[in-house]
Amino acid sequence: MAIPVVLITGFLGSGKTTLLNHLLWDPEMGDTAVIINEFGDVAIDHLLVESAIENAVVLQSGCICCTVRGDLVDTLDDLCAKVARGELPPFSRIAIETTGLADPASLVRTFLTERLLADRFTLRAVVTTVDAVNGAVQLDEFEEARHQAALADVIVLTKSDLASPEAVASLTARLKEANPSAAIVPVVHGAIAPDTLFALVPAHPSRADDEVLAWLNSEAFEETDGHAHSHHDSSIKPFAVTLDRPVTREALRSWLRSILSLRGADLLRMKGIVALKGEAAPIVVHAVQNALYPPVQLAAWPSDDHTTRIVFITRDIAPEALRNSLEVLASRSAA
Ligand SMILES: Nc1nc2c(ncn2[C@@H]2O[C@H](COP(=O)(O)OP(=O)(O)OP(=O)(O)O)[C@@H](O)[C@H]2O)c(=O)[nH]1
Repeated sequence: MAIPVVLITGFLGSGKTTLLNHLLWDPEMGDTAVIINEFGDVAIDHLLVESAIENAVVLQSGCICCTVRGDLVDTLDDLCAKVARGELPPFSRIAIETTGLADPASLVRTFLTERLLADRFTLRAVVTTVDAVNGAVQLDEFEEARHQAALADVIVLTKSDLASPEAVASLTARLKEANPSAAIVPVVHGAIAPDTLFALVPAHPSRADDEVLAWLNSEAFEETDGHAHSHHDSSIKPFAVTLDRPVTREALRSWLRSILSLRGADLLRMKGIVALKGEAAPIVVHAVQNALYPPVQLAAWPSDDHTTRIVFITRDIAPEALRNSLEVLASRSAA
């Protein structure tokens, strides 16, 4: 069984350590190993993670999202070896706190493409902290902050005690617009129970039940449909595309290959449920930039609606371009 990994990301000072520290005090987190990635020579966050947790390790040599992929593999190996030797208690989950400037997309890609990791660990969720006081400015100014929000499965809105209710409401609306599928939860001083936080993570899309539809949440994307209401994030667009005809596996494979290789860098996130020609059940596809999660064949359709639905969060890709490419995919499949 692959060990689930949760990434905790968020802009500089947005409250990642505070959240992790609170979570670690909870007995429910007892079987979670923690990796803290610090950038620079002086590691201090792990001192701030002050609980007596035994299996916290610091990965200090650089930012895991860019330079120290090998170190991440080594650190995970080391954790597993220590458990095998009885030096650490066994764990059933890993939480990784990234640096504030990490692009979580690179980490997602590492987990999917690094063979040594992909076989043993499964990335379950990206949790992103967004600061209610400084978040709006950070989203305006830093692409890293926009990526962290766009990739989140759960957004923890921190410091709402310091912001006005109006500011909290307007930031929440903006985050919903940027990432319609993320759950958004206000948390003050990291005070949330692990079970409550992890319950917000959508279930793994491998089951033919309503949870797949909740995971896809295409209705929320259709409401937005690429029309960003604020001027801020206008280059980052969430939208949904539907297709009423099934496609062949071969055509789907080549469509995925071409969009990921040609536009992968601007494809922050893609999730979809696709009707396959001649098959009774659909396939679930899921990608972050040019990294494709292993597609999952469902046992049955989760509802009576057998339409192909794919949701995207993209940068500078017109919804029409993806709609057209899907039409081409469908007509190729009809031949
Ligand atoms: N008032 C208030 N302060 C908070 C809250 N969450 C975090 N803080 C404070 O914000 C500051 C930054 O929090 P950290 O948890 O260190 O943030 P971080 O994201 O780990 O920071 P970096 O590691 O520098 O990226 C600390 O002084 C925290 O005490 C909150 O909900 N309310």
